[in-house]
Amino acid sequence: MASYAYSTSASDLSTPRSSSPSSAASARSSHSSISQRMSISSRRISASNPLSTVNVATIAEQLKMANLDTLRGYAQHHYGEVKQGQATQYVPHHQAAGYQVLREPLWNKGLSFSPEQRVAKNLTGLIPHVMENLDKQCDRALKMVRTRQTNIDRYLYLSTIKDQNVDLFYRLLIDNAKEMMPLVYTPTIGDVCLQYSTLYTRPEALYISIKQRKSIRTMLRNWPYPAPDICVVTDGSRILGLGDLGVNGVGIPIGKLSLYTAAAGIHPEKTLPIVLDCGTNNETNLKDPLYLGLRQNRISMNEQQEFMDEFMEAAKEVYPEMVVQFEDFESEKAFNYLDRYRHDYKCFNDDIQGTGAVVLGGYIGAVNLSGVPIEEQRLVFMGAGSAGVGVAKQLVEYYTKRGLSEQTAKDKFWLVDTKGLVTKDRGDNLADHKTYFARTDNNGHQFRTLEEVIEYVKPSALVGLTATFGVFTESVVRALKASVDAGGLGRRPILFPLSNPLTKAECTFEQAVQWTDGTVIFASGSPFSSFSVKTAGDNVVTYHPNQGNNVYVFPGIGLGAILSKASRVTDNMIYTSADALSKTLNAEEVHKGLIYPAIDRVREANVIVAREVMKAARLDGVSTLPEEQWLEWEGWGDVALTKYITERIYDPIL
Ligand SMILES: NC(=O)C1=CN([C@@H]2O[C@H](COP(=O)(O)OP(=O)(O)OC[C@H]3O[C@@H](n4cnc5c(N)ncnc54)[C@H](O)[C@@H]3O)[C@@H](O)[C@H]2O)C=CC1
Ligand SMILES: CC(=O)C(=O)O
Ligand SMILES: [Mg+2]
Repeated sequence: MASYAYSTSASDLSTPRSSSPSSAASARSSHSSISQRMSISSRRISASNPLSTVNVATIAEQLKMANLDTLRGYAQHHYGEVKQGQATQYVPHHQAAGYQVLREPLWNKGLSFSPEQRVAKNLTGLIPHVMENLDKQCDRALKMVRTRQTNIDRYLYLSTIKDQNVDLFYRLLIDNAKEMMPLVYTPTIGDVCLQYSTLYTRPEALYISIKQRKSIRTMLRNWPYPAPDICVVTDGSRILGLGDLGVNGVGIPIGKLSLYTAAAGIHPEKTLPIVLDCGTNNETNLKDPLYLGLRQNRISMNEQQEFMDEFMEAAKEVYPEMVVQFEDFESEKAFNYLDRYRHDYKCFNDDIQGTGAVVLGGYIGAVNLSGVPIEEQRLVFMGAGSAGVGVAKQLVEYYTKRGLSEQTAKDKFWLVDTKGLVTKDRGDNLADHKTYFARTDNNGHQFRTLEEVIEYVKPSALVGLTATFGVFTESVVRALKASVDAGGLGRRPILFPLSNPLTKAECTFEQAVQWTDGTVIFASGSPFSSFSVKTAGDNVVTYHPNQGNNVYVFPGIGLGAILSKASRVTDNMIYTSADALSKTLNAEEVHKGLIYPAIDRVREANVIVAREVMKAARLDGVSTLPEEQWLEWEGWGDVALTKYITERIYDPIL
């Protein structure tokens, strides 16, 4: 085996140093080349002695790794750990045998191991004799999920499965998206984050605190899986509509990345959830003796930005190919970081851009159903934060692409926040992100309530991104309907209460149906059930809600950026995701009057989104795939590119 030398630098291990000139070049490289060397080593070991084990001390000796934890983390996941007396032995992945196979969630196949595998891996007797495919094992797990009493219990059960058998967890999630997604994502994940300090059983993410800012690179390398493709990072400052949850917000990156795997087929090993702990202003957490984060108030905005700069630099250095998704940063930081990093890093903001794209994707269909021509649409937004402004800007882009001037497009939007209609002369210091939409047509009058705004604007669409339950009251919704009705017979109001989780929704689906006499075109951030009403003659009419959640696009945007090897994520890639999503409905969904595909088809939709995002990356000149590759795909239409994607995505089938 070749020998490689590393030594520790005082503050960080970001730049492994070589102790011999011959290994200088290899020592400059980072984790991925460590993994290459490890696999070279393992090949050599197995070639000379296929069943040999490797003592971790031997590997450490030979590699002279400065950071033993990194090696241990790496070795534990890529090598089976075998205790032999006092010594810990490691064997290469494919040779791992016995209990260690069953204990490693990425290797464990539950009862799917074939008789040959059971013999080869010394599993005989360690699992029941029966052999079951994944579907059968899903039946058992489903039965268990359904016997649990609360959604938190269901989440915990699923989390145990994820910790034992990754393939089973994802098969369950992929095949039962409608039932399982609300358990690993909104709304349940909101409750999980609120109770995370108590529910915590094991690490599932990287927890990087401001106190450890000198060691960000080391921490990134400590992640046991090599070269992640996608990272979702939050600082926990605005988790769903639940506010600042500090480090407990980590449930969101974990949940979002589960959906990257379930809804876009990114291999679980290639996903990296991160929470940056900058303190929290959440008094409940600070007083909770079990709170897991730094017990201090948030550091200043400037310090948070410096920390973020350091994080982004370190992430790019350690994992140069990784796409970074910013998630649930409070508005000011969300806009700032997106502007600051988007040109130099492969990154996008899910709340601004992903939400913008998903709402545009649904709005295109909604306008068609509404009977109000696109030129006549007038939109009121309740909530002018990262999501509200992000969505409004994405819709402005849609209008400008349809030939409207930017000013005419912008004039179709009225944004409302806690102080009322956002106007230029309101007399408060408008946050930067709101000024673009500040109105000047108010003739000095300030509209304080939503009812006043609706009375003045006569909107055709009302979008809620306030994180405030119930702000779409009966009088508000009836006023919206009246303003739409006044435009002509058969017109339908567009009503999107998009805030998450359900406890923050601006109104419920049932209310929306009743207050609009069933005419509403509805989308909410978290899922509502269908609603049936008995009509005269005992007929039953069933109304179907839509879930307008960025899960319909962020997995596809990320996958498209990864597979196109995009050097950055352009506006056009985001816009294209919306356009692609709007075209993914099948005949049945169209017939039902839906504006998004059924949630059970979220994966199908995201593959299409990813394909179109890849093409947009190429058009924008940011795809670094060879041009010959693109020319070859072009010759085959979408078929070849779709095949390329589907061949690369994770789909557990044993
Ligand atoms: N459906 C989806 O895919 C997504 C939903 N969201 C949800 O959107 C909500 C807002 O997110 P952000 O914009 O990032 O939050 P934010 O805190 O940046 O913005 C909230 C905005 O609502 C306004 N607001 C709050 N209460 C209000 C009230 N009673 N009346 C009028 N305005 C009020 C605030 O002034 C602020 O402008 C959250 O609940 C989040 O979960 C966010 C992203 C995606
Ligand atoms: C869905 C989402 O990203 C949010 O509510 O923040
Ligand atoms: Mg979010």
